[in-house]
Amino acid sequence: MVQETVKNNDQDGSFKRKASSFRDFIQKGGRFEPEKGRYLLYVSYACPWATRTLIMRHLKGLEDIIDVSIVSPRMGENGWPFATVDPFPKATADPLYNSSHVKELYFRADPDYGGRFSVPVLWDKKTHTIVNNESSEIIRILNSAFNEFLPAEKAALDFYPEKLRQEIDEINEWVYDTVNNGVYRAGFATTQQAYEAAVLPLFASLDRLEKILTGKDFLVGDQLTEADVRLFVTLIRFDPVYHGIFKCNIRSIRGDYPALNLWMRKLYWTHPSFNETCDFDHIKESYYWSRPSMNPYRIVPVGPVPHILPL
Ligand SMILES: N[C@@H](CCC(=O)N[C@@H](CS)C(=O)NCC(=O)O)C(=O)O
Repeated sequence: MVQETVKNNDQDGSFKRKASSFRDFIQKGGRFEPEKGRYLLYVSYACPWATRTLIMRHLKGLEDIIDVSIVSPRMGENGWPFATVDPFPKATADPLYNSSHVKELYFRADPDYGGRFSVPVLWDKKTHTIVNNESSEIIRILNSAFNEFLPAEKAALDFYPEKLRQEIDEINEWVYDTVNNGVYRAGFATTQQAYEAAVLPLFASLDRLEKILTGKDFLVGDQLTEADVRLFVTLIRFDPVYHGIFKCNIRSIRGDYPALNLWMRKLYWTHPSFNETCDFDHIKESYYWSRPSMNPYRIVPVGPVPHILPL
């Protein structure tokens, strides 16, 4: 991720995230048909984008339909490693090809691939290629493409309902720019000016979200939607990592945002989809280990204690 910092920074020191490259969908009659057992998600517990897909897989009850492989949290010179080359509790081997790094999957899908070797990756076992590596699209695929294999109550769950789409899209847009990606823009900035241009809007958006969530359990309407999933994965990492290594320290979630903190704690403590897909050891190890230029001795801070407050 340090290579990412250097490669993706403009001359003004600001971090520019590159677009994902594999953008297919799973649909009947398409190149990728919905099938039980055909697809596998390669993810990292450390990565907020990948964790969106794990939460959605769990919410929809897709555990028996889509497999998962978890990389080791220490992203080094060759990118994300599998447990075979860098063992870590709960990390796995690549069950399909025994790859040593995620990088090999990208080259298997496209020998001329020239982009980033990011997770999540939605992989097709049948044609040995990547269906999609953009989390915002993968969660939409999981939301509806496999409904025919699910029991009625799970098939009926819709986290991007027609009637709320406009509101969800609107909130997603500014939350992505200033919060989900805002923490990275603050953390990867290489000039004071670029850092401040990210960190100030980030906290302005947290203030705005605090108002939206005061007295409410969900961001949009009165039901859980993908907008909650997308915000949750950033907020759960906020005090444990972004506050420290990414210098997002104007305020903290637990100390200064009671409504955001309550919303996050309720999701975490009352929905297994949120807590079973969250691993603070992977999160902290990854952010503090993978960026030696930001943390040369790779010391992982002990706090905050606890990583998330009880309800
Ligand atoms: N737009 C992608 C971003 C995914 C992403 O940036 N993942 C990071 C980890 S948090 C990654 O794998 N980075 C590897 C690299 O840049 O080499 C998505 O939302 O799926």
